[in-house]
Amino acid sequence: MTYLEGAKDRYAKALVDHTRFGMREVHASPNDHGVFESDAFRSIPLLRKLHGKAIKQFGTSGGGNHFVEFGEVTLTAPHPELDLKPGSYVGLLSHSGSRGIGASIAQYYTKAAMAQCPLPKEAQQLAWLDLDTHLGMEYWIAMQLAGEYAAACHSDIHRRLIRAVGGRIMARVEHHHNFAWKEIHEGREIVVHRKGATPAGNGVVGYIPGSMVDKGYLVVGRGHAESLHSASHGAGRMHPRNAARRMWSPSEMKKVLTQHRVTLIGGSLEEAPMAYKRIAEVMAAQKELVDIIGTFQPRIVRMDG
Ligand SMILES: Nc1nc2c(ncn2[C@@H]2O[C@H](COP(=O)(O)O)[C@@H](O)[C@H]2O)c(=O)[nH]1
Ligand SMILES: [Mn+2]
Repeated sequence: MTYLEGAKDRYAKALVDHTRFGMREVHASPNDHGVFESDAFRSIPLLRKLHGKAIKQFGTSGGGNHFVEFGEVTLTAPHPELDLKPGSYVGLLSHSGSRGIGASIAQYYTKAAMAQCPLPKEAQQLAWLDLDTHLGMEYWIAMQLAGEYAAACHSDIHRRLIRAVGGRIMARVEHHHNFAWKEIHEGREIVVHRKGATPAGNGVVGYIPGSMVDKGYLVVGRGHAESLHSASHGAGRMHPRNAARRMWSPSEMKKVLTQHRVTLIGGSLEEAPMAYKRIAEVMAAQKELVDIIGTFQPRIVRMDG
């Protein structure tokens, strides 16, 4: 039995008491954070309206595939950014985004782009904003703020849980996906939108999750030019949500969780681990993009529901 399995009740209680999931749940007293002082919240009218909502939802996770979980980290190779010796550690992994404010920003500027792009109806979702226009610049700033807000939410989630279970943070790894970056490739500045992908520039430390039962991988990017310094952001789904609901029963899902010694709090059949691709195959397919320096095996997983 591992340390986390022995201390399961305490860690599970911390997840129940100190995380909030779904559309409505919020913390009784949201913490403050520097991100709320950002100029963008004052200077962009849409963000001014979203400031209160951002504070209210701070440190919460959404529904669907958002999760917060404790697991076992095995570091196999040292890395200067991590300042950790190879060995075993307790890990805390969270997956969520910029909550309601990100969705409102995307909706608002997509509508604005559609209004000014003369595209046929079936292609309207491809409407764009020129980044050299006022609206385009505004969107870029708002999207960056949404990214900073999401990162701040993760640190709040981690801060609350570390306070609840004790201990200290020895190393932290951030992994962004479904976001856009301005980068130089082949001497040209371009916008790289990594949808279902994550940065994997040379020496960049990242994390690629598997599922709630499969281990994920701590990786270092190899800066592969043809992938625009990117790698897969996770195993990814093999079956869509509605198919997953039909394919398995709750008792089949429970059996898989028990086999892998994983405790799930909340969750649904839509997020059954069997609905995801096998991460080992995904990692084998992207050997040229990243080197593996460790793993994270989920043990206690909290989701909405
Ligand atoms: N450690 C866990 N990983 C999970 C879980 N559910 C899904 N996943 C993996 O994360 C990515 C998230 O990507 P997204 O595109 O759905 O945002 C997904 O591809 C899976 O590989 C989980 O409960 N725990
Ligand atoms: Mn995601």
